[in-house]
Amino acid sequence: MTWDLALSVRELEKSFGRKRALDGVGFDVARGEIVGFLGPNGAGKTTVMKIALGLLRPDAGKVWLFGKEGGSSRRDIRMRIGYLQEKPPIYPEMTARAYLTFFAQVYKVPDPARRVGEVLDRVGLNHAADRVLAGFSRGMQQRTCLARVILHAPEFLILDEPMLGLDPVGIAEMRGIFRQMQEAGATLLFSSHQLAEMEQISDRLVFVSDGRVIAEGAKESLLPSSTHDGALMAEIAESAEAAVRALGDHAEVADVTKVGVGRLRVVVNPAGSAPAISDSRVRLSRLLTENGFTVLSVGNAVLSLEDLFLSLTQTKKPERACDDRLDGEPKMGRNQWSSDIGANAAS
Ligand SMILES: Nc1ncnc2c1ncn2[C@@H]1O[C@H](COP(=O)(O)OP(=O)(O)OP(=O)(O)O)[C@@H](O)[C@H]1O
Repeated sequence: MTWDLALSVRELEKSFGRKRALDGVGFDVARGEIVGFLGPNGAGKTTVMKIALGLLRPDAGKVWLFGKEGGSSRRDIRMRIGYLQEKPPIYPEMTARAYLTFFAQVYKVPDPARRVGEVLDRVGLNHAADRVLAGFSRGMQQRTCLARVILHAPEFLILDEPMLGLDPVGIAEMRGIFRQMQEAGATLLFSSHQLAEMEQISDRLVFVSDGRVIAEGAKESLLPSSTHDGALMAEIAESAEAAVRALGDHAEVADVTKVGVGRLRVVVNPAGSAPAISDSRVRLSRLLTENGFTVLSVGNAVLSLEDLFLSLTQTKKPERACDDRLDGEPKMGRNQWSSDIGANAAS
C-alpha cells in the first residue's frame, strides 16, 4: 500500500450473528479526495467505517490507514482521523464554546481556547458560540459536531451521514465546509442518502449493497451523459413495468428500460424520411398517451446518481426517513433528470 492512500480496505467480512453485514468489501480512499460512500439502508457503510477506525474487528480482511496495515490500533495514526458518528451526542444545555472546550480538554488539544475559536470559525459558528445548543437548528448542531471532530486537526475525516436531517441551506453550508477542508488538504469519506448532494460534492463514489462494493469510480465515469445516443427519460403516473411491456415490442421504440418508479429510459427509432413529427420527445409522449399512460414529463436523458443507484440496487429504493430527521425530508435525492417537453435537457 502506498502513502498516497488515506485508507485501503480489502476483503472485509463481518457477520453479526447470522447476519452477514460485509461480504468481501474492498476499496481505496486517496489522500486529498472526497469519497461518497453510498448504499441502501443496511448495506454495510457504518460497519466498514467502524472497522476502518478500529471500533469493530472484522471477521476477515485487512485495513491500511496512511499505508500502515492495522493502523487503526496505533494511537498516533488514529489521531490523524476525525470521526463523525451517525447520531453524534450533543449536550443541549451547553453553549457551543463550552461544548467544544470540554472536548478540547478531553482530547488534550494544546491552547484549547484558541483552537475552539478556530474551529468555530471554520464551521461558521463564531456568531453563535455563546448560545446554548438546545436553541441551535439541526444544521447548526451538526456543524458543532463537525467542529468537535476537527478539534485535533485531523487529516482524514470519516463522516457517517453528516447531512442527516439538514435542510437545503444546511446541506449547502456543509458542502462549503467540505470543500474548504479539502482545500486545506483534508481527505473525506462520507456516507449520505442525499444523492444529489453526493453527486455535487464527491470526487469519487463507492457503492455498497448487501455488504459488497457493486460500483466504484470517479463520478464522471459512473455517470456518463447518455444524451449522445438520443435516449429520453419519461416520467409517467403509472407503473414503469407496464410501460416497458407496452413499448418493448413497438416498431418506433429501439430500447426501453425502467430506471425508477414510474420512470423510463427510452430510445425512439429515427423518424422516417417524411416524418409527420420529427421531435422524438413529442413522438414518445404520443406513444405513451396512445398506450394509456399519463405523461408527467419527457426530456433528454442525463443519468443522475439516483438513476444509477436505482439501477445498481435493482430499484431497491432506500426507505424514507424514520429516525431523527427533523424536517422529514426523504433519504433519496431529488429527481434530477426530467425536463418538460420542449425544454432543454436536464443538467
Ligand atoms: N451491532 C450490530 N448487531 C447486529 N446487527 C448489526 C449490528 N451492526 C450492524 N448490523 C447489521 O449489519 C448490516 C449493516 O449495517 P450498517 O449499519 O453497517 O449499514 P449502513 O449501510 O450503515 O446502513 P444505514 O444507511 O441504514 O445507516 C445491517 O443489516 C445491520 O442491521
